[in-house]
Amino acid sequence: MITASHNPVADNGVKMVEPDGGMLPQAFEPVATELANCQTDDDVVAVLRDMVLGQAQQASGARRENLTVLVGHDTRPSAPQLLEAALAGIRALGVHAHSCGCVTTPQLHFLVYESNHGAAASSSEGPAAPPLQSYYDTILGAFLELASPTTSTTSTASTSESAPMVVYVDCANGVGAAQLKPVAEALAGRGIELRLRNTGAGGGQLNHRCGADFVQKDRLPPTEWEDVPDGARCCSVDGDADRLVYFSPQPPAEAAEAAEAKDGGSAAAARGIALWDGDKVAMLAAVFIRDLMAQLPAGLMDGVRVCCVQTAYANGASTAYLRDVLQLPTVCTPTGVKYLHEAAHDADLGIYFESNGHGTVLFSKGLRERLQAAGEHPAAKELLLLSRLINQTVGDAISGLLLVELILRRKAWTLAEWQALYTDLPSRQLKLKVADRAAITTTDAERSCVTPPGLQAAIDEAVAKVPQGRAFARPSGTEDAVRIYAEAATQQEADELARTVAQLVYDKAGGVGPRP
Ligand SMILES: CC(=O)N[C@H]1[C@@H](OP(=O)(O)O)O[C@H](CO)[C@@H](O)[C@@H]1O
Ligand SMILES: [Mg+2]
Repeated sequence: MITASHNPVADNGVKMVEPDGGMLPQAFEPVATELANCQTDDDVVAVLRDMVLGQAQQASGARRENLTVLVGHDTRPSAPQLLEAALAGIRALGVHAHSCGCVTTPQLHFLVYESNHGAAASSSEGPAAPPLQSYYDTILGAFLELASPTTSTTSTASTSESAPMVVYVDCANGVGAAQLKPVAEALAGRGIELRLRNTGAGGGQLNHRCGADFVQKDRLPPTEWEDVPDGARCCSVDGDADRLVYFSPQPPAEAAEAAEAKDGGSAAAARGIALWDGDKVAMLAAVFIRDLMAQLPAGLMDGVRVCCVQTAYANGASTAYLRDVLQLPTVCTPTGVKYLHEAAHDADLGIYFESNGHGTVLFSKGLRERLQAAGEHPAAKELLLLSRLINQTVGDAISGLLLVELILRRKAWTLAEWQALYTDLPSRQLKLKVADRAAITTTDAERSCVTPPGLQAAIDEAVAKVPQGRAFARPSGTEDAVRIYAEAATQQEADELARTVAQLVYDKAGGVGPRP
């Protein structure tokens, strides 16, 4: 997949999809790093020959001509040129190359999975790519069945006669714009009106002051939002549509109050937002799935392992809600979807979302077989439909949007009722430059520092003084910086705790520049 996701339009990148639709295996990361760092074309050939092709040849032998690589790309202006180069490179290796065109990253994951495991895999004689329609048939088909009142086992809001539910969708001027059109058409008949904005048609720039990353990090409405009323239901996807957050514009006064509560700082008179991030999406999914599980025939879930996977960045209030209210087991992994996905995959039903909006819900084969065996039982049928509605290969903003809209409709909940599930603890994130961030090593899913010596003991001491305090420091995996996170009972305490931890890191791990 040729995309640099939520990053600025000038950035380029590539995401790799495994034959089973999964993400790049961690064992391949050193090879990818080596390839990316090649200085000349000859170096590329050498790395491919020594590290990649030797193994591939052994694995697939004479069947190389039967292999196909599917390629997708985002809306960046660089895409046509990079696509051409990718197709030429793949063909030079003696395998088929097929362009799937401008698709979302999760759609490409789905198509790769389908081409190896779906109906097309067994029926096709040669290398083929399944049509993109199979993606819509699967997820939209499941949505329409689940949203239809006849299969409903929980309360259903009557929408047929009432005004449509309007959802403003910020497409980040990315691939989501085109790929959400068929979704908007299908939902229009079901009382949900998706109003697509930042579609690229108005000349807006990819991910520039728009998209899920901007909305979640800057806590501002995206560009082209001036005429969207305060309190409206809005969501935002990123440039390759694998992240989703919900938000609602707030009038300047409320935004200032919220900023005061959140940042304890200067109350700007600008319009702000209320945010429903990945934690909130995960909790909404967990509530709905738990309701359905409770309706299953006795014994069906015996021995089935259900878990919700979070990182240290998940707000402590969401973790407490999972533990105390939903009574679902939680697992904490290091930052990065590859770790969350792996942990969710280990369970029979694994719910994972990063706060930034990337995540999904995975159903094991064993669980799906059990649900199938329950025949026409309504809750079992609905859980099976959910496993079709939710992209099983990777986090997917389109599938996530359908999931959220389905649950809100079925529960007849407003955004406010969703927000009221639990109240986030005030938190603060900071980042800090140090001479060498590798000097900081961590354990316990990055929640505890091992080196430099004495740092963790000092952090523990600072945390112990703060009511409901929690804090950690970890080296970023994507930036040359150390990230600090703190939460506490009040915003002021969270801010002070974050600052104290930043000072400790600065002093003990070789801080650079002015001391925080
Ligand atoms: C705190 C934070 O937002 N971390 C992000 C960021 O990782 P860092 O290792 O923190 O730089 O980029 C990752 C890739 O996009 C994303 O998965 C993760 O959630
Ligand atoms: Mg993305």
